[in-house]
Amino acid sequence: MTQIDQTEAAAVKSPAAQPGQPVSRQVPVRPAKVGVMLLNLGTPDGTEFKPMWRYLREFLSDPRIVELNKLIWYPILYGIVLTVRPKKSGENYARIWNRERNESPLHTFTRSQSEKLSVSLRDLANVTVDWAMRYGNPSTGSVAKKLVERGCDRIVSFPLYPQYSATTTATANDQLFRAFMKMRRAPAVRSIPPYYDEPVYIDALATSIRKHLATLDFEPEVILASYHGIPKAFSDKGDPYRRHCLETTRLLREKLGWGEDKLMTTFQSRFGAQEWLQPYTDATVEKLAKDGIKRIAVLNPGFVSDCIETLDEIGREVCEEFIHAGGEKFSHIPCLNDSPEGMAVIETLVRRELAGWA
Ligand SMILES: C=CC1=C(C)c2cc3[nH]c(cc4nc(cc5[nH]c(cc1n2)c(C)c5CCC(=O)O)C(CCC(=O)O)=C4C)c(C)c3C=C
Ligand SMILES: [Fe+2]
Ligand SMILES: [Fe+2]
Repeated sequence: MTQIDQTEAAAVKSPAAQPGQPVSRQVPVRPAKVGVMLLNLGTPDGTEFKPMWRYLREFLSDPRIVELNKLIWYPILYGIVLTVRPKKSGENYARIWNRERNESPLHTFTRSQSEKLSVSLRDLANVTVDWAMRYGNPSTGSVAKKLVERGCDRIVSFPLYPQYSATTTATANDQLFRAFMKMRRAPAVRSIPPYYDEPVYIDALATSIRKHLATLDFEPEVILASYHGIPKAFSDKGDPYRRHCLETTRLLREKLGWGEDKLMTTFQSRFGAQEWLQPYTDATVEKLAKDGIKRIAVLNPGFVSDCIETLDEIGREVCEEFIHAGGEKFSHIPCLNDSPEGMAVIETLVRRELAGWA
């Protein structure tokens, strides 16, 4: 019997119900239990063809990610993308895989963020922290179900994306509500809003940049704030993502006292043939090198944790492209991950959203 069932049974048999009076079937007022769910994008269970195929199929079948009509998209997805990409992407994942725990870095960091948050929220007795992925495991549905079964009648959903996009924030919440659609008694939900301009986030990025630059044996002439791209058409149709990214970079520049030539915004990780948000990160580093810039650094403010897109695409591919085009020194600035600065961002936003609930 779950905790909710036990409480309800107690209400029905309550000694407060006097003989001759109707027995209340209402659930008695009791302290609310709150589940905080950190929601990240997801990652494959392994680097071999099968787990890569499963992960990419789930990811690329999401209509928030690929908006093409299914009759057009599925033959391309199953006939071309899922025959070629699992092997190629699997090789990239294998380069960054956490072999000790047999999982991807995104998995490792998200779990650690959840564990650390749980410790720092110990003062709030009615709050439980957990984490889940939009695609792959632990699935959003299984974690939502677990929290509700443990008695959480309130959920704080935290999509781990500072800049809103329908392709990330909205689909994370879609998936959570899909789980609640199967429940007779669904919890109340709050979702943490995008935080691209929150001082605690901008301060954390600025601190992490300063700390990283202090470890280098060179001073970068240019620093790129490289964000994951989205198709330009999504932006043109009203997704505010590009505007959020530009605002994060502007605030970061302001905080660091840098000009537009020192800290630039670019977009990475294009997929498919259509135009994505510009300027592209790879084309920009090549142009910088050809223009005589010798030393650069790249940070990824839109990624809460290091993952394939930051460690392999930026740390290896884009680095190689810069050196190949004539650059000399390149450094990747790590994401906030589970650092004290990163955890301060997560904890501040969660505590604010818990107001009146915890
Ligand atoms: C196909 C379209 C894609 C859109 C649109 C998209 C948006 C988007 N993604 C992130 C964050 C991450 N994406 C990651 C991996 C990844 N992304 C796509 C495609 C789209 N993303 C693919 C196919 C993949 C898998 C890797 C590959 O095969 O290249 C990851 C890393 C996951 C990991 O396990 O490490 C993140 C994080 C954002 C923020 C975003 C839009 C704003
Ligand atoms: Fe992506
Ligand atoms: Fe990529």
